Amino acid sequence: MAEDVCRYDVLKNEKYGRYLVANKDLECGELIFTDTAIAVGPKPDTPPLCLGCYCPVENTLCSRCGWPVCGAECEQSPHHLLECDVFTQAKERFQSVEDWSASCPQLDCITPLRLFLAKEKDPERWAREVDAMETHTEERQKRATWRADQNNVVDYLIDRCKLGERCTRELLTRICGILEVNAVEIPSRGGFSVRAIYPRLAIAAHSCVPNIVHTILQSDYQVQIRAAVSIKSGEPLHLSYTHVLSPTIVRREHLLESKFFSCECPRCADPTELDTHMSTLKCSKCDNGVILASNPLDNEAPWNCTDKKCGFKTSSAAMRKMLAVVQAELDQLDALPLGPEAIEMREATLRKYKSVFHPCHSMLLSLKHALAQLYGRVEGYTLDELPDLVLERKIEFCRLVLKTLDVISPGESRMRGMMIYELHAPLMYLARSEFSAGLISQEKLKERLQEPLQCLSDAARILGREDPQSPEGITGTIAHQSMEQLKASIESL
Ligand SMILES: C[S@@+](CC[C@H](N)C(=O)[O-])C[C@H]1O[C@@H](n2cnc3c(N)ncnc32)[C@H](O)[C@@H]1O
Repeated sequence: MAEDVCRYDVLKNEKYGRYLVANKDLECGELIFTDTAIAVGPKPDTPPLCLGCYCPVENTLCSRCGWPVCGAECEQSPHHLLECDVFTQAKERFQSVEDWSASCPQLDCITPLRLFLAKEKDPERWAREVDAMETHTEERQKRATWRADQNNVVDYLIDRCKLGERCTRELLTRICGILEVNAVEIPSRGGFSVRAIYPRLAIAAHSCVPNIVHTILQSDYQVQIRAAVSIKSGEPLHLSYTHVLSPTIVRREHLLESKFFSCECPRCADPTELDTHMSTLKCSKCDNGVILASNPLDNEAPWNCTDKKCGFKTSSAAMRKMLAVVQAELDQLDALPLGPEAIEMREATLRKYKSVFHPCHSMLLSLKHALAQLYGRVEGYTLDELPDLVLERKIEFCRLVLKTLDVISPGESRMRGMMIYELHAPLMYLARSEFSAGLISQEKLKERLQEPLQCLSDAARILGREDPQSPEGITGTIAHQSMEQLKASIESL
């Protein structure tokens, strides 16, 4: 891409504050811009991690400042060097912890300190790119995190790290706000997820149906922003700040809690979530209707059965409570090791909630999304071992997720790339199994292998944009190789 062609404008309105708008027609997959992080570092509540590469550490400390790093190379990491001077000069060492896997508030000061040091180092970039960022100070003052920020960041850096001569409490307080409102969570080389501030990406407004996607390059944490679909000149560029597979109540609560606004996008405003039914429940009182929010933009509005004669009603509070209980169960499933139990327990949970949720409800969809990835990868459930019926089940789950993504995250996203990759294998195995059993002719087999070939080609294209070292980037490379092999195998038929 020619870097000097700017593909977006920055506009401002009442609803979003500043936001990005395409200033030319963009093609699906087109690189719109790249951005360099002004600061990268630990999220609040992270366990001790290496301040160079962000891998887990236990009792390995920097020989100069005494803060966690994994080894000599990370002591010299540019990410760590600046704060290393601050801690060394102040003789402020990391206080050893008993449990190295528990969250550690001592690290809460690191990313704000790095953002402050970035301001000192490049005040012009700060004035140009960071100064205008939103901080939602009034709303944040009412939160428990405000007190924690004052103690763990502002007081600590001014009083203990002796930064009082270089900056003010007001500036550090503002930096905490800039981070809370504008930072994005990114994967790190070391394995922990961390946070980063990308000044240009941070201007993009949120929508629960995003039209742009971002990819992090792990070597230098650069971000690439691409069009997920074709975008017309003049259309806003929308990123999703939250998890696209969550139901409306959960997404809106998360956005209000973490980004301080009530989302009113078309998906949130529609009780059926644009006919995906990701928030829809079955009615326990009748067979004719389903349960939907009477007004999804009003957190207190009741949920009603759509069959007027049934008249079943429940409160939004009861709905929130129920979703929290089920989500806690799903979180426990996510903590299971990769093994047959990971499949069997999810299938049991699907059965348990089958009569409660619409089959496309977010909770069931998340289970089906996980199962679509697990079938074929787990001991006792490898692709060779799966009976045709289970191959069909994997296909059904992949297709359901892809059909839902068509609506809530249209176009070329990482999740779509990974799901299309998952879809190719059972399609291929099923076609071959039917051919071996004499159920289809060789001509028919050739025809049936066209769909998995297309899946591999799409997955290779979409995931080829990811960092080659990331799990998605590695899958992209495998998809490309498998596509070449499948092409050759079809030609030899
Ligand atoms: C990362 S910032 C985006 C840039 C910000 N508008 C600015 O001018 O710096 C996130 C903030 O933008 C606003 N915002 C983003 N998307 C929004 C949306 N869909 N509806 C309402 N406000 C939104 C909210 O104030 C939110 O806290």
